[in-house]
Amino acid sequence: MEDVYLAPAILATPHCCSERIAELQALTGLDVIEQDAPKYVREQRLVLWQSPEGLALQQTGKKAPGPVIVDFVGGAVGHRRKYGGGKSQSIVKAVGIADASRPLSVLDATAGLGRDAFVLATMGSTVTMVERSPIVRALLADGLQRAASDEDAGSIVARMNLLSGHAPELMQGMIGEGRKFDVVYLDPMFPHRDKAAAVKKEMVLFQTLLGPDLDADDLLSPALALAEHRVVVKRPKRAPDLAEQEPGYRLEGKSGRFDIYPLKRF
Ligand SMILES: C[S@@+](CC[C@H](N)C(=O)[O-])C[C@H]1O[C@@H](n2cnc3c(N)ncnc32)[C@H](O)[C@@H]1O
Repeated sequence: MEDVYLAPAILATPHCCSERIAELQALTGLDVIEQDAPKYVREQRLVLWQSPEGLALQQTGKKAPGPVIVDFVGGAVGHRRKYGGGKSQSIVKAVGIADASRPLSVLDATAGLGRDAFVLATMGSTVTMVERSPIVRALLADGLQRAASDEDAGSIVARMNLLSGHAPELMQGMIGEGRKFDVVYLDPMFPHRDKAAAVKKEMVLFQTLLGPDLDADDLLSPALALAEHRVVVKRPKRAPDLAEQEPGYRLEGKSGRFDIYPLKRF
């Protein structure tokens, strides 16, 4: 699949109030287009819009996939929260939650839509998340806010804290302050070329919105300095090692793997 860049914009729909549009504009810096704007303005765009279910990112056009909304209450993530495999989940094993006798502090330096962070928070970890894309951050913040008032998900998202910025810089600042996290977790975007890796609509949309994280290698060195016990890197199956640094060991899955850089035993 070729990476195509589609100019994103906020779509003002009749049921969304002007205060929310102004808030989204301040958060993302995007232009606003009206729903009745000429077709050439609306076609082939990525639009951020306030749907009744939550803040949504969607590609316009008849064949485009449905909206991406962060939902920690229902949907696939909510289902996984209720019926997921607990300690047997590969991310949980990779981070070492099963080995530790206490809840862990995790820095998720590439938060995205917060799915991985939510799984870790469900297992009791406190997760500090960093996301540099204002659009992705707005989607994630919206999901966290809606989940906060849910009876089950509320106590989980209370353990998740979202920071904005460029993760290597933020990590350097934290190192300077003498801070440590048990685990630093990294899942940068990789340039997907094969269909199997691009099946998830979120990932297709992410590729369109963000492209690959070409500076991903810069994440590893500060992560290794900030983590007390290990750094975990999520990679597609055949991707090269991050920063060409071989991990201590790998947990291989069907479509991807976790590279683990162990530092100190739990
Ligand atoms: C593949 S997605 C992460 C998906 C995430 N693990 C999840 O479960 O939803 C990668 C995200 O990391 C963010 N990112 C990449 N490099 C970053 C950096 N240096 N600082 C902050 N965010 C970064 C990207 O903007 C993107 O949203």
